[in-house]
Formats: sequence, C-alpha cells, structure tokens
Amino acid sequence: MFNIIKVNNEQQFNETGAGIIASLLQTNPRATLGLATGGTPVGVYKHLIELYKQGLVSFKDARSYNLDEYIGLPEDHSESYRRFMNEKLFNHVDIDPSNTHVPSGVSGDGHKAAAEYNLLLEKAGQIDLQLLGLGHNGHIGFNEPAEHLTAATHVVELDEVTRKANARYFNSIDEVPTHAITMGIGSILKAKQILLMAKGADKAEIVAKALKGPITTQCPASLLQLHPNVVVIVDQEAGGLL
Ligand SMILES: N[C@@H]1[C@@H](O)[C@H](O)[C@@H](COP(=O)(O)O)O[C@@H]1O
Repeated sequence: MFNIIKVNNEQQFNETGAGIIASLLQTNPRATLGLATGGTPVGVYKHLIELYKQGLVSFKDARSYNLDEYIGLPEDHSESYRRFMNEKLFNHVDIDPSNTHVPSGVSGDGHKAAAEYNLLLEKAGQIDLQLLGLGHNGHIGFNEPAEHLTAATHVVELDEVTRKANARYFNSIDEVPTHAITMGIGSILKAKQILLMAKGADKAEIVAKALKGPITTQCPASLLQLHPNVVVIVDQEAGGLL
C-alpha cells in the first residue's frame, strides 16, 4: 500500500523526509531506524541535523541499522558507508555511536560478516522505519535484479549498472568495489513502515515500474507493493510517470 507524496522542490523533499523521521522520534524516542546511503538521503540527514540543533529532535535513545556496505573498502575510505553515515549524520547528532550499526565490509569474510549482521538484526527486533533510496535498475539496499532474491543479509555481486552509477563518487569505475553486503528483501519488508525516496527525471521510469509494474525479482523494489505501509516521497520529475 503506497502513500505517495509528490513534492515541488528539493527543500520540500528533504523537509518531508526528515519530518517523517523526526515525528517518529518525537513519539517514540527509542525508535529503531533503518538507514540508507546514496545521494538521495543526504539532504534529509542535513535537515535532521538542523532539527536536532533546534532542539526539535533527539537520537539519544534511538538505534540505527544501515542497509548495506561495500566489501573491501576500509571504514575510513571516503566512500565507505560507515564513513558516509558518520559524516552525514551520526557525528552531528546525539546518537550513541554504539547504537549505530553498519555491516562490516572489512572483516575478510563477507559471508560471516553478513550472517553476523543478520543475527544482530534479528536481535534488534522490528525496525520502526526503514528509509530507502532506489537504484536505476530497481535495486533497494544492494538487492540487485535477479532470478531469485534473498531474504536475509547476504553478500551480493554488484550490477554493472550500479557500479557505473556509483563510479561518480570514485576516481574511476575500477575503484568501485565488485561486492557488497546488503540486508535482504525479507529484512527490509519486515519493517513496520518503509519510507521510499526518489528524485530526478532519471528515476521516473523505475519509480513507475516499482510502484505500478508487475511484482518481479527483476525489479526488487516492486516487492514493496506487498508491504502494507510504504510512504513514497518523489519530486515532480521522479513522479512524472505515476
Ligand atoms: N546502495 C545504495 C542504495 O542504498 C541507494 O538507495 C541507491 C540509489 O542511490 P542514489 O540515492 O545516489 O540515487 O544506490 C546505492 O548504490
């Protein structure tokens, strides 16, 4: 079930996303957040930091679990998702660092790290709000289009489309890791509420496919159609084909 919010500009996009997360924390300070990386949520995190500075929101008792992490990038690498989260959000708010969780991409054994993260998620109980961006090929987290999808946290080989899209953050595509650890589709769908965000004309086609197309593992985001509580925030461009 989708509740689609179409916003008019970047500021509204970020304020609406941050507003949903902030009101959850206001009503439930101990909320468990599922967080995402990528370009889409950066402005949302910026706005949350503003709300925190204004005393309107606190992360003091919140816990967070991130969707995914590249395998092989040191945690202090400029593109590691742990560093991204520290720099874009965690370092600027009152969240207890020990309550922030990102899969470990540096343990040397990706499969073991994935299994450990999955156990952690199971112990954490239900995620109250899972924030999601959307890949151009319909991936969520790093669940890439495939014949079969995996429910639990696992190691994935990244699609060429994904590596190309993310190459903009690296010096060249050769530096983009080939593998990642991602929460599985099952873990994502277990969240109480999902907040899917997409902006820009280049996302219009995949947004329409995900929300209105057939439910297929070839478009992992289409499985969100099975979830009872998904809020979708799109700008006019990304929502252009809805
Ligand atoms: N693993 C991340 C996803 O979690 C993200 O949602 C997606 C879209 O990224 P962007 O928001 O930059 O378009 O791709 C990345 O590869």
